[in-house]
Amino acid sequence: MTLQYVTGFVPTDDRGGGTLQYMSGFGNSFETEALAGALPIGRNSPQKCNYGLYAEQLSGSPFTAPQATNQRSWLYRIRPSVKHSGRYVKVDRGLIRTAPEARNESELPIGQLRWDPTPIPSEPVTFVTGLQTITTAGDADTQVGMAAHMLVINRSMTSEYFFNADGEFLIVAQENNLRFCTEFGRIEIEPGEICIIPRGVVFKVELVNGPARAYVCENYGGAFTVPDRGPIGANCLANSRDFLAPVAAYEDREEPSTLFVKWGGELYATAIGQSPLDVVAWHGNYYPYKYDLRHFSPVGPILFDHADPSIFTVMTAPSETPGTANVDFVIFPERWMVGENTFRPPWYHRNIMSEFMGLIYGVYDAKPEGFVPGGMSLHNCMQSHGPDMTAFEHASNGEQKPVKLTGTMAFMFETRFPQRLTRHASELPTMQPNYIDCWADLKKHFDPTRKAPK
Ligand SMILES: O=C(O)Cc1cc(O)ccc1O
Ligand SMILES: [Fe+2]
Repeated sequence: MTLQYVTGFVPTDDRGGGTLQYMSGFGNSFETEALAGALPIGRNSPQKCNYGLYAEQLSGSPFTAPQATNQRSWLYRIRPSVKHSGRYVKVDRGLIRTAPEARNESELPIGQLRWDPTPIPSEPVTFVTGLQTITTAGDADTQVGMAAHMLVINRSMTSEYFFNADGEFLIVAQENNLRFCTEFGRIEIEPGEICIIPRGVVFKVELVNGPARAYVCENYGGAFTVPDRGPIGANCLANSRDFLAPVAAYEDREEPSTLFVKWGGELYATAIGQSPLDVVAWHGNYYPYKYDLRHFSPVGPILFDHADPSIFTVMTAPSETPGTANVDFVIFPERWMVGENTFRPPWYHRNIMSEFMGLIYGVYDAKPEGFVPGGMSLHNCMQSHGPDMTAFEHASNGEQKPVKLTGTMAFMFETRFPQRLTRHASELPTMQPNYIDCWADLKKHFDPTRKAPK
């Protein structure tokens, strides 16, 4: 067996430790080569490529997509990807579900839902077997909608690789780091960071510092992008330079391996004789990337009132209807609360969009109790929700001096489509049967003779 790590990775030990290098920018066309001269100059497909490499295009959008959404990359690899494929067999997809499949799975009536953290099991689970679908929305076949998954991993993938033809993955690290070894190079994330793996990109996931938990949004629609800032201008929110793409790194590894493929909601496997991560150089604008959520510069009301959470949109996957996202990824990061004569936490509300929430670390201001790091909540289309009793009392009576919410990072996958619960999610022992009691003690304060102080 020959195993070679080239560039993008500066080893510090012989057990995979080291420092990864990245290229900065959002939506850029990048070029990177692990061997000098591996990229053809001035053309994509010369008659012969340097080093005996094969040229291959990976198209993430239709060839004819408008320039702003046209995505493709050219990969210069040891073998064309058709050699990393073979006769597929259908294999057990475990707890993975794909829309519209979960539509009739849950027997639960409608209602607000919350779960404690999903435990990391003792039996071996990798990225593929550790994916547990919680909700699905829309229809993957029509490239509309999304799924929310919990991910628990206690084993690195070694000679196992995976790609998803059904959608793009947005992975939110929650406990411990994840290292994504991809066709495009290596990306490592820690809690507070996210990684986006576009549809079709082959990768494996390794553990770095112990068993890991993460949240995963699978976007069946058009690719995630950064939102327009409108009057905010050219800066703040997620800045382009903070998005990081990997530099080319390849494995020249001849060893019996398995490629798993999620396609049409099924899981397939094919035996291959080598690592498919054999891309020596690439260029283009379709590639995996990472982003550190702590680099998000929040903008909000600096005199009074609580703005819509769309001000905290990190990434949006638009639909054909303007302003109506297939899915938004929104965060609730550390920030100052300064509103005067303002009820500062989220208001009570009902929403046409469906809200799946997770907590990476810290305390979420609307739910100081019961919503814990690694847990999740679901407030579906038009399901009433808002601050729990403790948050309401505190926010209605506290002194309104500037307060900094520190050490906190919650997030929301918010989709225009109802999120259907999987049977697995509906039967999870971590579900909190008494969640709705967090609003039980909200009292009637109505008094037609009493006005609030100015
Ligand atoms: O429900 C939630 O906690 C998420 C949320 C936060 C906010 O500040 C405004 C609206 C909203 O849905
Ligand atoms: Fe909400």
